[in-house]
Amino acid sequence: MTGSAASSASRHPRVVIVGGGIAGMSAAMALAGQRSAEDDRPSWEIVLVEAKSAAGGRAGSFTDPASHETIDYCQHVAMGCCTNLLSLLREAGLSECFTRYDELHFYHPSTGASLFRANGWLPAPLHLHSALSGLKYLSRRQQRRIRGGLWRLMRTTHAAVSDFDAATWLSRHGQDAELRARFWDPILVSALGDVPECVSMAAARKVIVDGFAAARGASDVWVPNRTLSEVFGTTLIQVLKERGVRVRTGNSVREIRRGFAEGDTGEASVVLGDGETIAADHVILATNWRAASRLVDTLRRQSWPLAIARWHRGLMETLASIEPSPISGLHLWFDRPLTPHPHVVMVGTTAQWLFRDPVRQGTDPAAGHYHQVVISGRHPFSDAAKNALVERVTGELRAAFPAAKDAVLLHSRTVTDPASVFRISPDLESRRPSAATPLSWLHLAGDYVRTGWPATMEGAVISGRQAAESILRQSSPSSSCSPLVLPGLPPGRLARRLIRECGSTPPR
Ligand SMILES: Cc1cc2nc3c(=O)[nH]c(=O)nc-3n(C[C@H](O)[C@H](O)[C@H](O)COP(=O)(O)OP(=O)(O)OC[C@H]3O[C@@H](n4cnc5c(N)ncnc54)[C@H](O)[C@@H]3O)c2cc1C
Repeated sequence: MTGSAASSASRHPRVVIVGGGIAGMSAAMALAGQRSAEDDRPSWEIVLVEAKSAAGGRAGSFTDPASHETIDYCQHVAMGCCTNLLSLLREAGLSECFTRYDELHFYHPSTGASLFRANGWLPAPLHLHSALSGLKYLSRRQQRRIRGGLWRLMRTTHAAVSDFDAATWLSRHGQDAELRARFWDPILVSALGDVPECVSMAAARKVIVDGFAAARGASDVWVPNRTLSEVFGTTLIQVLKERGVRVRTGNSVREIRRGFAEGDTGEASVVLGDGETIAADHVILATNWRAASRLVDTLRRQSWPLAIARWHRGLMETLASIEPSPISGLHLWFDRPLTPHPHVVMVGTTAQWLFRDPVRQGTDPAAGHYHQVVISGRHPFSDAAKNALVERVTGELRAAFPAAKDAVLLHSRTVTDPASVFRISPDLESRRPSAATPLSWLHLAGDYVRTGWPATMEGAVISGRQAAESILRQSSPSSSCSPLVLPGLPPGRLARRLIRECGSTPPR
């Protein structure tokens, strides 16, 4: 417990969480679940401060002015290997808000549709053998070479690939441009938000090993069947309020304060835009990396010990060096449904994923049939006018699906967030900051924190739980608290023998 917290025996220590994205809400949920042994009351007084009028952060929605429908900025999907996100949803009673799919439909212009489905009885990683054979646009020879690349990857440790970008490693292991375009790039670009030239092979290995190879069910796709604003912005926030968390939306934090002279026991506080100050024993900074950089810069640094000043400088440099990657969501209303499949992975096209409306599911056909196309990273149409991109993609959809041939596009909206995710380069991977900081009262959360995950909802949930763990460690250093971060799915016996470091804790 901090000095100020210890001195105030009459109240529970206060935690202010800055940022109401998934990371901030995950931290709040983890701490709200802690009860005092003495009176069984919540151990912490928690205030969650969010700048926008609704929580959820990047996992949010907007109202389309033309259709008046609530639409997610961009379709989000999770995978079966996202154990922390799925447990958060379970704990909050929100599991029903996601639908699980154990098969994927792929489309390639050369052969049309293919089904990717893991074998129902073979153990991991052999369960993927037949799934790969199902991809008709890969010749037998290509499938053999991809299996060879997958085998090399499974037999290589995290450390052995961590200095490589994914493109270099793949080309050194026989994965040529055609194999990349038909197999590796579609998976890696949508999971990591950028092309293999720009992302670390360690992150790519994590996607392939944890997301596909290590355990049955890891590659299941979980798609929200409610809008993200309903799942996170309304329902999860309501659960937090019921657990005693005070939620302050529409309040931007402009400064974080605390005296830093050695031995200083002064309170920390956050200062809101209107000057209001909220005192805290612990502050969790749970914003994206750019807002974190601005707020970390507001810390008053006089009289800091050298080690802390050095940490601060390093953190500021790391945050400034994080490069953003864009993701575009093309929201398309057609006069008919384009495909019977709930979602299709599109290979060899500008479109990367097509989703049929998972929320309304065509309940109001008069409004048109909503579809969303997702494109991660930069692409040849990145700098073109929005309608050129829409034209290109609708042309691809008409060519891909028989039902779409004569479909009329009624309305469209393109939303691109240029900083959707961070670029997980080999250089960044080793420098990502940890949740605990040398300032005992300050903790970091957010998908950019060192979780071993790329920028994902899972990474955000883990980072929030890490920040909560960091507080618990500070408050009772002698007692060992049970870990809040869950391990990944337990790998099968064969996977543990075949995959190096399978089931070991991800690097922190
Ligand atoms: C287009 C797009 C598609 C994506 N697709 C997927 C996907 O399919 N699957 C997946 O797992 N992930 C996906 N992601 C990534 C995922 O959304 C993020 O990794 C995750 O939501 C990050 O959560 P966070 O809490 O770390 O950060 P954020 O969501 O950025 O939350 C930070 C919060 O802090 C608030 N804030 C900032 N400054 C202040 C301040 N000064 N005071 C108070 N509050 C402040 C912000 O308003 C925001 O609400 C996608 C992201 C985007 C943008």
